[in-house]
Amino acid sequence: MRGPDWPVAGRGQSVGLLGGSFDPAHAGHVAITRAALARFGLDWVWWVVSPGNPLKRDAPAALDRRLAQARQVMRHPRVHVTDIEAQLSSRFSADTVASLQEAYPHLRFVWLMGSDNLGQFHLWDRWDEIAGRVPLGIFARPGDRLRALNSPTARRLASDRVPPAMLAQAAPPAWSFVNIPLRPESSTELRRAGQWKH
Ligand SMILES: Nc1ncnc2c1ncn2[C@@H]1O[C@H](COP(=O)(O)OP(=O)(O)OP(=O)(O)O)[C@@H](O)[C@H]1O
Ligand SMILES: O=C(O)c1ccc[n+]([C@@H]2O[C@H](COP(=O)([O-])O)[C@@H](O)[C@H]2O)c1
Repeated sequence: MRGPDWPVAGRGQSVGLLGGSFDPAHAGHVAITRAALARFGLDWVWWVVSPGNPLKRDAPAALDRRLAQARQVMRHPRVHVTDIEAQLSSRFSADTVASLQEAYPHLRFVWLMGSDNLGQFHLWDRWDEIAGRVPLGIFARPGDRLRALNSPTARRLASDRVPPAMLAQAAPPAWSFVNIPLRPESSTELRRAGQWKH
């Protein structure tokens, strides 16, 4: 079921999903979002602000606060910042993706993430189901590039790598790795520097 405030998109359009804690959102998120629109030829990017990463021990700041801050940081006519995952009561990305595909059968979804998440993607709940449902668009992140490209997921999906311009139309499993200029920003660093307090 689609919520009344969920984004609208036209039949056949492609939507990148950037899931994250966004605790807080920063310029690195903005950079990969803009790059996703350009390099993967996406029509939209939806930020899926997560109620909480199932692999992280510490709870993030309150969802409303993270949503409001993300909306300040990410201003672009083709980007929506959403609380879809909280509305779905979904903790796992596999459930989020399945629910979105059911709610929007006329759209093509692409799952976006930084290379740190590709490196541990095999630890996600039903990761192979996610890879079987949607193409994966990956962005290099400082320190994680080589480890990610040698990760269990990258090795398992080695023959499914496609050029970025083909990703949105590719039948899953499919993935692209994009080397944009590396962005050093991280939420952990911002919290450590006292720029975002819980
Ligand atoms: N600087 C960056 N370069 C590339 N990808 C990034 C960058 N920052 C975040 N991402 C990606 O954006 C998504 C959401 O990131 P998230 O909200 O976890 O931010 P984060 O900075 O990684 O936070 P934390 O430090 O708390 O783990 C993830 O897929 C992450 O890999
Ligand atoms: O579904 C899982 O098992 C899973 C495990 C780890 C992370 N994720 C998702 O990955 C996205 C990035 O998480 P984070 O906390 O690094 O921003 C966010 O949407 C999480 O819900 C999902």
